[in-house]
Amino acid sequence: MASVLSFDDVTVRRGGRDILSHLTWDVNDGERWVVLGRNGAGKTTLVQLAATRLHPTTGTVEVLEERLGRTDVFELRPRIGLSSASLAESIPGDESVLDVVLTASYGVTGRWRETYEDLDTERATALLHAFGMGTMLARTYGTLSEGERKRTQIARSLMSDPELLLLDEPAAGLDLGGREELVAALAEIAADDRSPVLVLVTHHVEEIPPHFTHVLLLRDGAAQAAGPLAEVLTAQNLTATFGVELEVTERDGRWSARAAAAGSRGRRSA
Ligand SMILES: Nc1ncnc2c1ncn2[C@@H]1O[C@H](COP(=O)(O)OP(=O)(O)OP(=O)(O)O)[C@@H](O)[C@H]1O
Repeated sequence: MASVLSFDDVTVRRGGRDILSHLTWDVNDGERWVVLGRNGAGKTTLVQLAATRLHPTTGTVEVLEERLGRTDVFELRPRIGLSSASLAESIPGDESVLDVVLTASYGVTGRWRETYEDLDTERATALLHAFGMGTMLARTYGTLSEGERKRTQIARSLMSDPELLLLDEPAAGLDLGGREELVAALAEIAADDRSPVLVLVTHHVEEIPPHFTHVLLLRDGAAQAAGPLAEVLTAQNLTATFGVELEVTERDGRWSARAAAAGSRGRRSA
C-alpha cells in the first residue's frame, strides 16, 4: 500500500513551545482520515506540514513519498488539494467564482495573466456544478454566503485532480442544512475509489462523513490515539482528547457525542 503521508517523530516548536510533539503518523493510499482535537491541539499545524507550507523543527515528514527539506515543494503542491481558512482569506473578494476554481491549476489565488485551456474551464465548471454552484459562476467571491464559499473552496481544492485532499474545518460557520449537504458531498467523495486520500480536520464528531475510515485524536500536539474509526473513536479516547467526560454513539455511519450523564457533565480534566 503506497504511503501518502509519513510523519516520523515530528516536533514543531514555536514561541518556545512544542505545538506538535514527537508525532508519528502514517496515512496510506485509499484511507480517509479525520483529525479531531480541541482548540489549540495542533490540527492546523499538522495540515500545514502535510500541505508542505511548513517544515518540522525536528523529525521527518514525507508527503507522497517525497521528504520535506529534500524536495521541491512547488512541484509537490499541485498534487495536494487544500481547503483552509488561511487559503480562503487570500482569495480576492472581486474574483469570479469560476476563476477562484480555475486559478487552482496554477496554485494561485487571484487571476492575472495566466492562460487556461478550454479543458480547464470545463473541469472548473463541472466541479462547481457538482457542488451546487453551477448557477453562480460569474458571481464574485465576496458576495457569496459562507456555505457557498465553502463549496467553492472544496471545488477549488479538487481542481488539480490531487492525490491528497486536506480539508481544514470545512463545515465551520455552516448552518445545519449546509453542514448536512457538505457531509453528504464528502461522503460521496469518500465512497469513490478514484478519489484522493482524504484528511478532514474538525472539532465535531457529527461532521464525520460516512465512509471515512480512520481517526487521529490530537491532544496538546501529541497523538492521543490513532487508527480505524470503529476501534479508536471510543468514549474513553474522546474523553481523554477533549478533557470532558463524553459519551459517543454511531448510527448508519454517523457519529455523535455528548457530555456523559450524571455528575460528570462539563467537567474538564487538566
Ligand atoms: N507562529 C506561532 N507562534 C506561537 N504559537 C503558535 C504559532 N502558530 C500556532 N501557535 C500555537 O500553537 C497551538 C496549535 O495551533 P493550531 O492552529 O495548530 O491548533 P488547532 O488545533 O488547529 O486549533 P483550533 O482548533 O483552535 O483551530 C496554538 O496554541 C497556537 O496558539
